[in-house]
Amino acid sequence: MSTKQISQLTIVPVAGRIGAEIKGVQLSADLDPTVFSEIKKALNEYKVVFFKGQNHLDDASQEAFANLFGEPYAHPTVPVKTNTNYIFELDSKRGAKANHWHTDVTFVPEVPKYSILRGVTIPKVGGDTVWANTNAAYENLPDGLKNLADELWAIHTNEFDYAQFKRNDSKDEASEKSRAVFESTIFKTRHPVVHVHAETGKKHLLLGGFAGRIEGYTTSESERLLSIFDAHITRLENTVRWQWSEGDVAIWDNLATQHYAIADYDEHRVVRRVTVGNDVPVSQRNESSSLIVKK
Ligand SMILES: O=C(O)CCC(=O)C(=O)O
Ligand SMILES: [Fe+2]
Repeated sequence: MSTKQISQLTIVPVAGRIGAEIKGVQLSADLDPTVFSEIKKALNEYKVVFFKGQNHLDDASQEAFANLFGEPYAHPTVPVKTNTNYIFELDSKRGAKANHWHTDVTFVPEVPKYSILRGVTIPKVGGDTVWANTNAAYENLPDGLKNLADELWAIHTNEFDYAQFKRNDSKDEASEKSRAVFESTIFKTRHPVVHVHAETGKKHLLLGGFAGRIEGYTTSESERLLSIFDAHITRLENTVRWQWSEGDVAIWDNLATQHYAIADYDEHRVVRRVTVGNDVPVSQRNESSSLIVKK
């Protein structure tokens, strides 16, 4: 991957298999259509793109810009930030730390297409975010595991598995509260473990933190199968790590990636996200994901 210059816009890859910084662009709802289409192309190629120094953006202009990528996606359980239309805020003081590998909102069949995240309050050190390329993860599997993954379906849910986190029984009230809101309605959805991307036609592993069970396997077999695929997805070769400054914006192709927000800081950290568009994933046999439980 090499640096490319298109009109005033420069695309600089940040890692070998995923991630590029786009320079020379001021993000807004009035973006030049050719610049916008270069950003979309870069997203298909690099899966996550970064823009530094977008300090002119506020909540409203972030929302207006995000609308260029599709219809706003309302989170199924978490209310929007006060005085905004679609902003999902992750405030470390409210216990919102996404320090687990996941694709956003895979516990419902309609998975957001793009997430647009703005760094609002960033610690002096720590609080980086890491993304993994789930197409590279699939392509680098040995053939036997590709064939296995091709046939599997996984159950994704937003129901917290307390047994899995037994050690984490501290009385962190902020985290407990944010979890209760997150789980105010429980969803269970079956997704193919390998889905064909609607825009690129490429195959991607679709797993992450909300995937709990593999259909047709016991809990312990599921755990072992998931750990094999998870280890491939999060191999460092498939990842890019972004060190935030306030005003940075990251846009990712949610159905081509997983991400992990590293919780290695004590200072206050606030990031604000708008998710737009949605796709119901399809397997290579053209079978769609479906909702199993909503309660
Ligand atoms: O805090 C971050 O950097 C990312 C949080 C996250 O998972 C998200 O915005 O979807
Ligand atoms: Fe996320």
